[in-house]
Formats: sequence, C-alpha cells, structure tokens
Amino acid sequence: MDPKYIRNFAIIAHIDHGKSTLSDRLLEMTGSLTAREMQAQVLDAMDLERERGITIKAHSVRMMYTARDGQTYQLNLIDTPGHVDFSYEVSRSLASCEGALLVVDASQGVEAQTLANAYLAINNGLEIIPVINKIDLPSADIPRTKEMIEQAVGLPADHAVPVSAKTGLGVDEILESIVHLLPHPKGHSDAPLQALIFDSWFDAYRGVIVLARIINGRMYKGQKIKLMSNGKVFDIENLGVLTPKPVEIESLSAGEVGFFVATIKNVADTKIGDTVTDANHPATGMLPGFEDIKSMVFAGLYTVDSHEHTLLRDALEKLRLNDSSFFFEPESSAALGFGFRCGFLGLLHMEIIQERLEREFNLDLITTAPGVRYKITMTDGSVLEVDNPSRWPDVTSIEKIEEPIITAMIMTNEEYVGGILKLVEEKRGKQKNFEYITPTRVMLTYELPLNEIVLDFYDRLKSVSRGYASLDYHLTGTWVSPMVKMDILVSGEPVDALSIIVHRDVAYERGKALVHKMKELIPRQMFEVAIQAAIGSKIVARETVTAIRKNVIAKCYGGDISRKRKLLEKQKEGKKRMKRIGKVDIPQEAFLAVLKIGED
Ligand SMILES: Nc1nc2c(ncn2[C@@H]2O[C@H](COP(=O)(O)OP(=O)(O)OP(=O)(O)O)[C@@H](O)[C@H]2O)c(=O)[nH]1
Repeated sequence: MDPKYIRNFAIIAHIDHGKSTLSDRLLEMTGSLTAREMQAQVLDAMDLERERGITIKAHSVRMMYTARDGQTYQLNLIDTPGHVDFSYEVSRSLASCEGALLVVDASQGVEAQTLANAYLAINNGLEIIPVINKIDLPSADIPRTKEMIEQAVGLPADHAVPVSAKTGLGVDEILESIVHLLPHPKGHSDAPLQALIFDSWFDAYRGVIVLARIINGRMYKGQKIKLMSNGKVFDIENLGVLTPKPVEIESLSAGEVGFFVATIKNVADTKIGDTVTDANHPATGMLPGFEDIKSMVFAGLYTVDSHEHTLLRDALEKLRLNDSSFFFEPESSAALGFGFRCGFLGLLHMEIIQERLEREFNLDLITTAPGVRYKITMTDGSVLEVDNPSRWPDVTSIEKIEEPIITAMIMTNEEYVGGILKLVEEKRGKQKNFEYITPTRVMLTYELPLNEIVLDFYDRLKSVSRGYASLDYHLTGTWVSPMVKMDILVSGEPVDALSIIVHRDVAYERGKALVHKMKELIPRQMFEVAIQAAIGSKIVARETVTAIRKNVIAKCYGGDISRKRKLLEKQKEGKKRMKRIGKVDIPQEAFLAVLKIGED
C-alpha cells in the first residue's frame, strides 16, 4: 500500500484508564471484528493478562478504515505492555509508530504512567493525540483533564478527543484524527530491508513468530534474512498480518507492520529492538535504540518436593521458549537443595513466571526473597557482580559496593504527600523534584535504591496513599553504599536461603522486624525454635517460637472420625508449602517474610 495511506499508532495510558476497551472499540468500529465475534477484550489474550487486567505482551492489529473523505486507510494499532517492568518493550513498540493516542481517564486525570509513557512517545518523536476517556462517568471532568494534559505533560490539548470507550461515544472522531493528524510512514521500499522487531513468541504449531515494522525495503516469502545483532541467517517461510486473525500475505513493504515465521528455532534469537535485514543485500547499519535486556530482580526458585527438581527445570526451559527476557541457572542451597537462580525484568515479571510455573506446570515452589545485582570492587582490584546473598564475599576483602538506583515519579494528591515523604525517606530516597501540577496534585521525583523498591515499596505506597498515588520508575545509575549480608539462624543454624543484603544503617531495624515477622509465620512446633538475625558473628535480633503443648488430634480424641480426618487433611494441606530445614518446618511465606515487614 502507498505509505501515504498508512498510519501506525500505539495507545498509551496509565493502568485502567481504558486502553484495552478503546482498542476493542476501534476494532469493532472498523469492522475488524463484529460485536458478536468479539470476546471481551481481544487484545489481552493471555489468561493471566485477563485475570490481572493488565496488558503484558505487545501485539499489533491491522484495520482498514474508510474515512469521511472517502479514502481507505490502513491503520496499524500496535499494543504496548502496560507495566514499568516492560518499558524497553514499550519503547520499541513506540519506535514502530509515527503517532500515539494518549488515553487519560477523565475522572482520574494524568497519572505517573501517563507521564512516563507520554515522555517515551515524545522521545521517540511521535505525534500525540490526547484522548479523554470515560466521559460517560458522572465524575468526568473534561476541562480539568485538558488542563492537566497541558500543564503536566506539556502537550496542547485543544485537539483532545473526548470519548467513552465503553459506550463508543466519540470514538469515530478518534479514527478521523488518526487519519488527519498523524503523519504517514516515511521509509523507502526500494532501499535495503530494515525491519524493527518489537515482539516475538513461540507458538506450538508454527514455531517462533516475530512481529516487525518494516522501516525500509521489502520482506517477502522465501527471502533470506539476517538478524543484525547476532548475524544469524534464516529463510522466511511465511508472513502476514493480524486482523486480529492471522492472514497470510506475500510481502510487507516500507511503512507496514506484520508478522513473519522463519526457520528460527529459538525465540531467544529474536531480540526485541533488533534489525532484520536481507542477507544478500544487507543494510549498512542497525536501526537505533537496540539494547540487550538485562535482568533487574533475582530470586531463587526451589520445589517443595526435591524430587520435582527436574520437572522445574523442564518447566523453566519451556517458559523460556516463550519469554527470552528471564534467565535461570542452577544453584544449590544447603537448606533447600537443588534449585535455580532466576533473573527477571521486575517484580511483576517474577510473579507472572512464578504463577505460570505453579498453574501450568502444577509445581509447588519455594521462592527466596527477591534482590538486585551489586557490583563489588574487591581490595585486590577485581570486580564481582553478585545477585545471590550466598555468594557475598567476606567483608574484609570488599573495597566498595555499588547498588542500582532508580528514578521514581510519584503522582499523588496533596493530602498524602506527608505519608509518602516518610515512606521514601525510610526507603533511603533522595528528593530530586517536588512540583504542584494543579493546586491539589503533586508530582514527586525521587532517586531510590532498586533494592528497596523490590521489597515492599509498591504495596506500602498504595497503603499510605489509599491507592491515590501512582508510580513509575526506571533505572538511572548506581550509588556506593555500605551494604551488609544479614543471615537468619533457625534453632542456631544459619539458613542460607533466608539471607538478605541490607544497608548497614537500617540493618538493625530490618533484622528486628524480620525475625518478628518470621515468628508470626513459622508455625509452632513440638519444641521451642529460636529465630535470630546476624551480621557476621554478631546477633542483632532474636525471637522465639514457643512449643506446642498438645497435638491436634488429642483434642478430639474419642470424637467423631470424620472430624478427625478433616483435621488431618487440613494439616496436610498446610504442610504442602512447608520445607523442613533441620527439624523445623518453614512455610513458603517465611522465606518471603522480608516482603511483609511493613504490613502490620
Ligand atoms: N465508565 C467507563 N468505564 C470504562 C471506559 N473505558 C474503560 N472503562 C472501564 O475501565 C476499566 C479499565 O479498562 P481497560 O480497558 O481494561 O484499561 P486498560 O488501560 O487497558 O488497562 P491495562 O491493560 O491494565 O493497562 C474497565 O473496567 C473498563 O470497563 C469508559 O469509557 N467509561
């Protein structure tokens, strides 16, 4: 198609502002799907996505739209993941577009992710159309939302489109705006092929499927292609577009978006942000912006039943086929046996993987507390990267430790600022900016250690702000910090899988809170159990779980048999997620006690 009649765009929004609902409405209005064909929210296809109500993977859909001027346009909607863990994927999706719809909930206004996503779009040079959504709600305030878009985001809002994605009101105006306000793609079909990969996954029937935007040149069936980041060469077996049903076509040319299937066996070869070129007539350079994705959050995964260890390995391998952004390697723990050290993009990503392992592979897992990767310079000048507390070197050989730092944007209402400032201070934050966006809305910018964020920051923020704060962050550097390893001893024995890395200045408090929480989480046993926190040989906190006096069955001795069985069954259920360490049964929650410290 003549690029003049193509529009590639993304929808960006803060979580729950209506991105998926609007996508569905656009599909419906362009006849891509009839209302009847339409299951609720087609674009969020994965089960987990639907349950959690968030978009995890980016997809793209081609729609044909005949505008009021009578011309038919090809609109490619490129979906973006809706969570900070996936911001690199978001940026690559945006790099595949010329424009974006910035959806803002008219009853909530601009939130942290609205801003973060808008900045990503602006940095990628996109034209932005503000869309003010949910105008059917009684609490919708269009003038105020416009004002916030102008003041907080810095975008003109006079051409903002007020809509209700739910009822469809105003959505046809969005289609007209896309056609008339967004620029068309500018590539050259006769130049050597350069296609940007913005998503890929493994399909059990078709193999690796790659979504790409053709920036220059042409892609066709039978073509020999080269992936420029690793130089690997493959043959294109077929290609097509999602409408959202996959429809095969013969070729894709500059400006278009589609999928291709090549002789690629391993999804890890298709890196997001990579450039695909023609192996026989290669382009001179890669498209800008490519990065190798790095894990930010690390944790150990173990099976409750040590016989299931190979099942866990197989499951991890299967999941990795579909998601090349997490990594794992074998590790062993004196307490937990054989397991895997895993690296994730962020906490949500970790939870998703964990949940899939349990749900799809039926595994009972023990997860150790998530942590980050430290760069340690040793006194002999060598440099180590350590993400596992059990590999922490001896203190006497450490010269300096650098920890990863994020810059966080927090948007909230004035009345919650006090509580939030207290929280960020406790989390070792440094204020960078404090700004009133409107007379009652505040934007705080802070530098914070990633280590503190992966613990319980997000939940704590939600609770101090009663949900009226939004957070967005990205990695921006490192601090040199006096971190120490804190060991936890159960009945006098250190349990390696419970060790954590903490800042020296908060170690004492953290230790106290941690053993206190563990005391609540470890069930009483037939004997007394001491729980201690120690730094080196120094005990910093201690609690005792007292012994049980009677056993459960004795209580109903002589009672009816079904009650007795029920009790036994209940005990068994409770045991499922316990790991016996020495003589003590420790439940899964206790391994994550550090995440629950602030919860009382
Ligand atoms: N009243 C009203 N509700 C809406 C409208 N648009 C979306 N919603 C509701 O708002 C909620 C969130 O909508 P989604 O479309 O799932 O939001 P989203 O931005 O896609 O969320 P993520 O995918 O998690 O980023 C849902 O309960 C929708 O039914 C609207 O125009 N009016």
